[in-house]
Amino acid sequence: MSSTLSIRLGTRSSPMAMAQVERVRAELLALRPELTVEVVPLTTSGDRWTGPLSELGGKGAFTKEVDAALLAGDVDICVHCVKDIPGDRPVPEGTVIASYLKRDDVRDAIVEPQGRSLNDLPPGARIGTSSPRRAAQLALHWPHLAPIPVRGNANSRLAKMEAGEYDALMLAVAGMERIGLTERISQILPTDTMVPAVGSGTLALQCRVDDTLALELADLLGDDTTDRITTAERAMLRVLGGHCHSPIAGLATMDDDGVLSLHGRVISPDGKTVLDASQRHSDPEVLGVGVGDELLRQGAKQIIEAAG
Ligand SMILES: NCc1[nH]cc(CCC(=O)O)c1CC(=O)O
Repeated sequence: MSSTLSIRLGTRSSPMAMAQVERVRAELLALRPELTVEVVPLTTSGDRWTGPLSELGGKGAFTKEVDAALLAGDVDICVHCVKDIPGDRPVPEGTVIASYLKRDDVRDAIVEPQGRSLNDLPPGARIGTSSPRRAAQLALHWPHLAPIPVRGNANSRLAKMEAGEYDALMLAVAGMERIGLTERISQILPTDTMVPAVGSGTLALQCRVDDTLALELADLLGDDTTDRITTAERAMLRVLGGHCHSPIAGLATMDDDGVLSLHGRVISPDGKTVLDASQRHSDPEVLGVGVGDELLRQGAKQIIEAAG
């Protein structure tokens, strides 16, 4: 067999995305030192656009060009944050999410220049976040604070805060770890207060359906537990029919006995209506559908539709 097997990894070009793809490259080379791994940074319309994301079609703006590069054969494996894969729009035909890497920290964090936590901030303090899930849970627990929209990658958000556009920022711990800025975190929010996004802290590998080498390599890197918890969370998201601007949260965990637990939450933007559902099951799909259905029975559809 020829000794030069090569594979091209596609990714967005932000510092966080580049760190993610470096993890994939390192894991691949650790398992298959004979591989030649090339990283191909792709710029998406979402990266170029500085206006509100909703005007670009939401999170799909970040995946469309990446999908096209994969289908065209310009890259062989794409690295995505599961959190950014729309729940209501599967990957395009001809491609597949081949595996999920072992999950990182799922929690959200506060970055505040003086190291203060949310309880110590004065009324009206401006908290930069564009996530309806974060804004709604902020309104629920810290009604004296003012969530305001922020765009751009994590590094540019931090720069805007330093320029005085926000008093604090809410960001994912996993993202801060990836760009090496955990020392900037002033508070980590517990998952029962700030329930994480579906797929938080999880990377997915997407391949062409007929690329046996890429599929084999993606499978080598995949983590079974993460696969099961992600399947449960995304089944719930699918049942709720939410899109990227829906105030939906969900966190699955696996107990020592291998049984999965899933806590789903839907919150109105003002934080005044909170729907919670928690179930346990050993089948991820059954669990996700069960929690999703329970939230629908509680009125989740009205909240999701009213939120826009
Ligand atoms: N929406 C952007 C995004 N997508 C994934 C992460 C962080 C890592 C993750 O949770 O997978 C972030 C940044 C953030 O939310 O602060």
